[in-house]
Amino acid sequence: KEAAHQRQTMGKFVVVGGGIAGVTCAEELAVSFPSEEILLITASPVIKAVTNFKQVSKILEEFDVEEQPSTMLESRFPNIKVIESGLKQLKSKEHCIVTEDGNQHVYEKLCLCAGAKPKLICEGNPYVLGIRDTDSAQEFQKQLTKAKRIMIIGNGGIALELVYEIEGCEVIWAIKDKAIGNTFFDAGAAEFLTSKLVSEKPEAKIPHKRTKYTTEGMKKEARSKAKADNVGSALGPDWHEGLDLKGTEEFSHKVHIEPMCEVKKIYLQEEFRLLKKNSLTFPTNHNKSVTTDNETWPVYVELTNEKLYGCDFIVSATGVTPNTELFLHGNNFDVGEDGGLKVDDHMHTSLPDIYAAGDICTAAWQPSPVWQQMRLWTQARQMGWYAAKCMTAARLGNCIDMDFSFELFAHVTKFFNFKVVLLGKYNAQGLGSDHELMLRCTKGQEYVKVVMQNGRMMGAVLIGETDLEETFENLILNQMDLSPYGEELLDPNIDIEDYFD
Ligand SMILES: Cc1cc2nc3c(=O)[nH]c(=O)nc-3n(C[C@H](O)[C@H](O)[C@H](O)COP(=O)(O)OP(=O)(O)OC[C@H]3O[C@@H](n4cnc5c(N)ncnc54)[C@H](O)[C@@H]3O)c2cc1C
Ligand SMILES: NC(=O)C1=CN([C@@H]2O[C@H](COP(=O)(O)OP(=O)(O)OC[C@H]3O[C@@H](n4cnc5c(N)ncnc54)[C@H](O)[C@@H]3O)[C@@H](O)[C@H]2O)C=CC1
Repeated sequence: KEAAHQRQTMGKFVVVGGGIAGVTCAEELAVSFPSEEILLITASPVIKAVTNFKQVSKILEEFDVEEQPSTMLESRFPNIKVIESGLKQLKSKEHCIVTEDGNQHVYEKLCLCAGAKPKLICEGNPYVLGIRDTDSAQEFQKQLTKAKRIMIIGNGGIALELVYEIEGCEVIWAIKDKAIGNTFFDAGAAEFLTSKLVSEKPEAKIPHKRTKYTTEGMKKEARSKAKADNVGSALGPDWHEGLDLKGTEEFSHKVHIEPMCEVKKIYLQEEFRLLKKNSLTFPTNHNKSVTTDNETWPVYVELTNEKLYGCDFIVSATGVTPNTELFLHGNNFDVGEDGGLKVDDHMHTSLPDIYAAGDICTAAWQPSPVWQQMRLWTQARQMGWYAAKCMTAARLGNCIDMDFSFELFAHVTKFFNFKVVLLGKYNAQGLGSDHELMLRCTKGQEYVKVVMQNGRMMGAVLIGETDLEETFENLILNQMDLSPYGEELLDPNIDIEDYFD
């Protein structure tokens, strides 16, 4: 009784954010404390729900993601109360938050899951678009239907997906690196994939073997309400499936890569006219020579390699910045170099009773040698779930070990219509020169790369239907000495699963 009274005066479990991290956290708290009300405060009326969750192997997981009206969450979990209002102020010393509707909520424990926003190359320029949520994706699609040429800046997940999906529009893709997809691949894998950009896009798509994004069950009114708010949660896998990413022209792919360069300056049409410089035509395979473009474009981009191109608009797919600004105001959080709220191995921030999970946080614990943080859907789910477990343990005075999912980095996705599995230190991140690579590649079919250190497997990139993920996951986790097997490890004639049974 006393504990209940204390809770009454201390407040409740409060979660901020209706993305995957926040919703998973609230759901787990609701299960742990069925007789308590869990508050979920979110700026958007639609929430992200994980459905059809399937543990594929020890760590790899697959699930669908549905965008749903928040009432659906409340009916599934009657002890979750969703407040559709942005958080305005956090008063950490008073254990209290103020929402935009003017209400104050006292919390006992708070979990911040407010996600991240696109880090744009040029904030405020109407011709520079970022893609984060359903509304920004729709705005992009709308602009694309009128476009003949666009420029994509960035070399990560969004850029990789866009260059493959866009049709009927010239795409100039400017990347800082030598090879495409630097956040996911090395140059070898990039070369394997690049061939897909020049060939025709295959009609039949492979069946989904990864997280799927769906808006099934979403009421129309909820969507239009979300539009007004302008703070939706991040899109995720297959976000482009329902969107027709077609420009004005009739061709399939037309992508030109400008490697090792950045944006030097962006000019609006009038500024460009006064500049009295020439812009370039789209370089084609037949016409590699530089010629002057006679078309007039709404915007022009000068690259650091001195090339100047006109285009209809620019997509800045240049990473994300955690949404921390509002929370930092008046609160002395420790912040990571990437701008996220630092969390320890219990997802706890530097301030009492405040936890954080998903894109907003920076993992500041000593990680397993084969795990790294990446702002991904799977990690948002794992962190949200584990944060709830830690909040529960703290309330009950229990100890809790770090969740197993943080033992090994594991990500399944799809790029250029290939299944892609990334495990551990898949790009030898942080291993210095003290490592070896083993490769197996069949052009157009599969690419297998294994990162070895002292005879142990540290990471792997598996592109295509390799069926190696489970065995490699085990080999990385158990750190078995594989030196006796040498090259046989990747011999396609040896059934590796039987080998290590
Ligand atoms: C185009 C795109 C494609 C992607 N594809 C993949 C993929 O294929 N695979 C993958 O693993 N990941 C992918 N990601 C990344 C993945 O979507 C994110 O890592 C993940 O969704 C982050 O979840 P989150 O819950 O931390 O944040 P978010 O989903 O951003 O949710 C944040 C929530 O906080 C709310 N909020 C924000 N500010 C406030 C406030 N002041 N008050 C109240 N509420 C607030 C928002 O409304 C939102 O509900 C993709 C991302 C993008 C943008
Ligand atoms: N299939 C998947 O797993 C996908 C995951 N995502 C996730 O969504 C989030 C957002 O995606 P992205 O914006 O693609 O981020 P990202 O972090 O994947 O990639 C950002 C890219 O921009 C480049 N960059 C940064 N600043 C730049 C600058 N000033 N000029 C030129 N290039 C610059 C970086 O080198 C990097 O290549 C990420 O967390 C990403 O992991 C997105 C799409 C697909």
